[in-house]
Amino acid sequence: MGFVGGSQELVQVLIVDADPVQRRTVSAHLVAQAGLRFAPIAFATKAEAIECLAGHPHSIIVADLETVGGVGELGSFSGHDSTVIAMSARGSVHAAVAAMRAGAIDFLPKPFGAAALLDRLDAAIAQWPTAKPQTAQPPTAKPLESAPLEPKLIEQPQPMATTPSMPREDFEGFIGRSAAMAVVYDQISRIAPSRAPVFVTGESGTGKELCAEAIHTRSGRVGRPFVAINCSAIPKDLMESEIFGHVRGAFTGATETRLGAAELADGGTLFLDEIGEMDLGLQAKLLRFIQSGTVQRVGDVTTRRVDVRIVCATHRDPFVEIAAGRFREDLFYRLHVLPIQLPALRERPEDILPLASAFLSRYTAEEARGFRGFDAEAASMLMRHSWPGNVRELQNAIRRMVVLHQGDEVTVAMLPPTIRRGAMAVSNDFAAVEARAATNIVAPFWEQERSIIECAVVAHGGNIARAAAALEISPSTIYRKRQAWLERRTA
Ligand SMILES: Nc1ncnc2c1ncn2[C@@H]1O[C@H](COP(=O)(O)OP(=O)(O)OP(=O)(O)O)[C@@H](O)[C@H]1O
Repeated sequence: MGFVGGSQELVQVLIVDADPVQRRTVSAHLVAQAGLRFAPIAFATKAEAIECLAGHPHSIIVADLETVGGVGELGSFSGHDSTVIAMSARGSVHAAVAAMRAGAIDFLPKPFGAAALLDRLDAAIAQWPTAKPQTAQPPTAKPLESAPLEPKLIEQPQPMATTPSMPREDFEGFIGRSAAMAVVYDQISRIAPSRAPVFVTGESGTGKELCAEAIHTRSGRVGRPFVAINCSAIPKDLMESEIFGHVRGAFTGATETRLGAAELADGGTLFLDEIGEMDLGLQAKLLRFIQSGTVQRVGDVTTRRVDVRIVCATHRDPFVEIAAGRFREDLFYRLHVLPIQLPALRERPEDILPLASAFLSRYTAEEARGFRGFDAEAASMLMRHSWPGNVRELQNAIRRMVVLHQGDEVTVAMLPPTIRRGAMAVSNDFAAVEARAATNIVAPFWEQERSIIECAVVAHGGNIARAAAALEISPSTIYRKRQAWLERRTA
């Protein structure tokens, strides 16, 4: 089944579970197994789900009894013309009867697999009066905590090239409603109005520049310049003049006086990207600039006062850089007043599909293609990739795919080989887990761990060292565990 179905309508499913793994698993079941029949949004608390219900009546709520505070709390979902399916790890006939007496239409004992979940959802829909509206509405709310996997972004059929539907943003250019990004949006909103420097860290491609722009947009400086300088892209001997400017004749080739980024940003924001790459001598000059609020153009004797808000970023660990003597500690503490850490994409897998869908819409429109979504297998492969290059890697992968292919739905064969290879390394194991989940059988932890490790060893051609590196464990852990499994078998 396709990820976007022209005739089918989306049913909003609100998952309420305090356990992030459960939230992710249930959402992934719905997206990967049911195409675009269901639009899952996950919540860690009952209160958040109820807040969302106000804007999305006629939803199905899959509520964990322990999270919502017991069967007595199920009644709080009533009044929105919604349907409740209760779930619980303490599944018993007694709990099921109590939940259904309290208004739930069905009960799922945990753990359950995708098949059991889809059965219950289909049964719930079958009981709806035919007049009941079922279509999920486009989201209206501001970013909510932990709202993952939102295939709604690609639900609109797009008459390409004429009226492209532009992807929705969740916050100032950012897409992603994971709890980790909600924290970032909150931090940006709170620190933006201040004049104090901001220090953004995060792996390459996590959106550090986007973050700097969002800070500028949300500050009182919007409408004034935002000037970005990438300290790793400019030759060392030109860097000082790029930041502070120069006067005519200051050095060979300085045929005219030129303003630097600091003066150009006067009244606005100066973004110093990859500050970790800045030469130590220039770091001293930057420190003087921050302390005095004045710049001195190269070759000039006078100083000029400028009013800039500094946002800087690095993909390196600043503490490691300080310890190695590559970053001045005094400068660091001047800049590290308001820190923001951007999470890697693999730490917020619920953002992968909404980002992929948004990029697909954008590039489909730009390249006048007809893509409307991902098929279930391609969506699941995107979810399984570890995205070492973060959002930039995902963006480039989708762009490349759109340029090179035509079609209605993105299939696995269209995805770049790097993504297919990455996902293959875990696919055997993933398939085994999916099969187990479908039959409701959960294997013991040691058995699952063994399957992950052996799968990695096979994927790396039997090379223990490489498998261990891929799993981010030591080779001795693999040897030790293998010995333990052997002893278990012979016991
Ligand atoms: N959450 C997001 N939503 C939408 N687009 C994003 C998001 N995060 C990053 N991007 C996009 O990904 C690309 C890379 O982001 P950006 O340049 O801000 O990353 P970066 O962390 O500064 O990378 P680097 O360290 O390599 O300079 C940009 O095109 C940006 O617009």
